[in-house]
Amino acid sequence: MTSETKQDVVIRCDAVWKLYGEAAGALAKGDAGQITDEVLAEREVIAAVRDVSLQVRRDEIFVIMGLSGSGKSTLLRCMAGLVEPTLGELEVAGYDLGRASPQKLIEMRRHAVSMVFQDFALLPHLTVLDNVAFPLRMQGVGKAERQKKARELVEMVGLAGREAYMPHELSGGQQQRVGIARSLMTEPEVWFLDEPFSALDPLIRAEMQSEFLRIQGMLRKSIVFVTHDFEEAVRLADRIAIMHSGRVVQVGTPEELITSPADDYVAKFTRKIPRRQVVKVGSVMVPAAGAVRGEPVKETDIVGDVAGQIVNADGPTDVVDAEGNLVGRIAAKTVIRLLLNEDVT
Ligand SMILES: Nc1ncnc2c1ncn2[C@@H]1O[C@H](COP(=O)(O)OP(=O)(O)OP(=O)(O)O)[C@@H](O)[C@H]1O
Repeated sequence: MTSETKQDVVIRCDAVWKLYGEAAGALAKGDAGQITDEVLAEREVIAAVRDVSLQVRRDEIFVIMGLSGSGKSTLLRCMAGLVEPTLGELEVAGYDLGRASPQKLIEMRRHAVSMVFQDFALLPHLTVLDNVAFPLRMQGVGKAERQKKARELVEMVGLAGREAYMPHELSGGQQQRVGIARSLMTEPEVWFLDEPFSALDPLIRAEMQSEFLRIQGMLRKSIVFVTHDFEEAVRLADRIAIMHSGRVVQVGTPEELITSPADDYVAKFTRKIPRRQVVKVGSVMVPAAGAVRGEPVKETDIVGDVAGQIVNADGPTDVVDAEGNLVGRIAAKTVIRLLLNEDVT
């Protein structure tokens, strides 16, 4: 793995724990290596987050995925500065959360990070426009300026014309669009979303996922997104961290998780996802060099997206890199095996 420079990383979690229970403080004073399942049970302490070390890269969508109670929200809240970790180090957008003064932490929460919640958390007595403008009102920004910016964001999330509506006059999906617009008012460096689409019905949910990807395409934020839905994680993520009982059991791209799950727990989620939807051409091609012949595919193409072209070609299809140089060839047989969901990596 390449070593990442400070520039590439916006969140650094180093051996972070969050313990709940009366004995949590006493346990934290000892050696973290001594905090075993037996000790936790005996002292009636819950380890919501256990010894998590990971890094979130600039401009990526980093998804935290796991079953209910696995610790996703607690980890996200630690990163957002809303919950104080019991042990470990956390650096977010250049702020060292363990050492920052209360003043600095407020500054971070106001300017560097923002959050979207599952239940939308809109202010019921304010219009759409005033809800969106609210974070800048809190910062003392004048009415004309904050409303101008709020109008732009309302338009970006597809609610132009509904500025004067009250939250109760909107559907769930529309309310979440308001939540999204509001969270972007302060131009956060890191954008946290905690199950933002879980309260929506499946069709609206799919639509909101597309919207979210469209917005990310425009804004390129560093994003931490929590979900318990693996399909949603695969659809949205650059990388996914899988949590189980407070631990992060694997971090990888959707393709890495699906082709090489670290254990049975991860494999159980991945089984439902067809390989063709995540495996890239570059992962299954045979390396080659020389001149490009015929219509090539790119090494970064998802196999399922170019399967028709490869299967219908007379021979193996050439594969090129971003510069158009030949890097490999892929045979119809490989694609057909992938379409049958066989392991060809
Ligand atoms: N304030 C708290 N006090 C005590 N226990 C807590 C507290 N917050 C969370 N926990 C416990 O920590 C564990 C992890 O909770 P958390 O909410 O982070 O999980 P989650 O994966 O986000 O679950 P869900 O998907 O249901 O929201 C759970 O066992 C939960 O009961």
